[in-house]
Amino acid sequence: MAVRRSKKKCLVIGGCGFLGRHLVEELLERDYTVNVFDMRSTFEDEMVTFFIGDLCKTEDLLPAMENVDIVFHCASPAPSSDNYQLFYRVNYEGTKSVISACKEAGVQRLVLTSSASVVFEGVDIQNGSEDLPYASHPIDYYTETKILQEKEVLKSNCEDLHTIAVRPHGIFGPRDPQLVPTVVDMARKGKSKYIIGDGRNLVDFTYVKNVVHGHILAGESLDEGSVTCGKAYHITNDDPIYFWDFLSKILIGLGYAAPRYKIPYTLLFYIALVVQFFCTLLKPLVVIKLTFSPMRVALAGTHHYYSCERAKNDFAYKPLVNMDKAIDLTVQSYAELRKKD
Ligand SMILES: NC(=O)c1ccc[n+]([C@@H]2O[C@H](COP(=O)([O-])OP(=O)(O)OC[C@H]3O[C@@H](n4cnc5c(N)ncnc54)[C@H](O)[C@@H]3O)[C@@H](O)[C@H]2O)c1
Ligand SMILES: CC(C)=CCC[C@@H](C)[C@H]1CC[C@H]2C3=C(CC[C@]12C)[C@@]1(C)CC[C@H](O)[C@@](C)(C(=O)O)[C@@H]1CC3
Repeated sequence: MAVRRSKKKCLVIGGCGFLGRHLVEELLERDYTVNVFDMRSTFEDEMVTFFIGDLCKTEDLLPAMENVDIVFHCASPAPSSDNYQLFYRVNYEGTKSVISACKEAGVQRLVLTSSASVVFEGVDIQNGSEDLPYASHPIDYYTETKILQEKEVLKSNCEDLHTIAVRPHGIFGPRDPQLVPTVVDMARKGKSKYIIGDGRNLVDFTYVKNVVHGHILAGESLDEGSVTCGKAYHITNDDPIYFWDFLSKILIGLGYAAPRYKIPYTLLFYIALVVQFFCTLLKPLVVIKLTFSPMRVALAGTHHYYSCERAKNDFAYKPLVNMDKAIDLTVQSYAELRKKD
C-alpha cells in the first residue's frame, strides 16, 4: 500500500494572478506542497516550484502535474478584454487541455474557478441557488466562455478524475488588479459622482481569503463517491451589501468622495449598448476602452447575490473574514491609491 502523505501536493494554474497567488499563500500556510503554472512570473517563493507555459498546451502542463493530488485551475484572460478568440482559446480549449493533462498525469482532483456570473443575464438575481440555468444570453464574451468552460469541467467528472466548480463573485482584497484600481481610476477622472439606479441593489462582494478557503475545502471534499463531485458551488461572504455602499466604503476609505447623483439604470444601460455597438464598428480603426460597458452598468444597477447554502451543507464552508474587516484590510493594503492632497 502506498504511504499516505498527510498533506496533498497541489498545482495552481494561474498561480501568479490575484486569486491564484492568495491561494498559493494559504496552501503553504496549511502545509501543502505547491506547484505554480502560469505564463508569467510575478513573485518568487522558495517553497514553490514554478512552471512557466501556456495552459493550452498539454505538453507544457504535464511536468507541473507530476504526482499532483489536486489541480486548481484559476487562470483566465482579463475579463475586461473583448477578444473573443483569446477567451475561446484559453477558457474553453485551454480548459480541455487541462482536463486531458490531468487524465494523462493521473491527477484525481480538479477544482475549477468558475464565476457566479455564468447564470447572470443582466436581470436581478436574489439569493440565487446553483440550480439556476446557465445564462442563455451571456452578457459578454468572458461570461460566454466561462459557461463553456464550467460545463466542460463538470461533464468530465468520472471515476478517475473528480471535478468541481467553485463560483465566486466580485472578489476583492489586496493586490486585486481590477476592482479597487478601476474604482479609484474613475474617482480620479471625476467619473464616480454618479449612482446608477436607485442605489438599493444588493450584490455579493467576496473577500479573496474566503474564496481561497472555499477552494481548499472544495478540493478536499472530492473523495471517492462524494456528493460534491461534478457539481458547482457558490462561495460568497454570505453577507450581500448594497453595491453603492460597498463602492462608497472603498472610496471614502481611500480619501475620495462617495457617489451622489442618481442616473436611471435603463437609460444608461441602453446608452452603453449603443456606445459598445459603435466601438465594435470602429474597432478596425481605433481601439476604445469603455468605462461603462453594458456588463459593468448591469452589475452596478441590478441585484446579483447568491446563496452559499450548498457549500455550507456539503463541505462545511463558512466565510472566515467578515465584510467590515475585509473592507478594512483591503483599504489598508492600497496605500498607494489613497488620495493625495
Ligand atoms: N476577480 C474576480 O472578481 C473574479 C470573480 C469570479 C471569478 N473569477 C475567476 O477567478 C480566476 C482568477 O482570476 P484573477 O482575478 O485572479 O485574474 P488574474 O488576471 O489576476 O489571474 C489570472 C492568471 O492567469 C494567467 N493566465 C492567463 N492565461 C494563461 C495561459 N494561457 N496560460 C497560463 N496562464 C495564463 C495570467 O498570467 C494570470 O496570472 C479566473 O478564472 C476568473 O475568471 C474572478
Ligand atoms: C459602473 C461602476 C461604478 C463600476 C466600477 C466598479 C467596477 C470596475 C467593478 C464593480 C463590480 C466588478 C465585477 C467585475 C469587474 C469589476 C467590476 C465591474 C467582474 C466582471 C470581474 C469578472 C468576474 O468573474 C465577475 C463577473 C464575477 O465576480 O462574477 C465580476 C463581477 C463584478
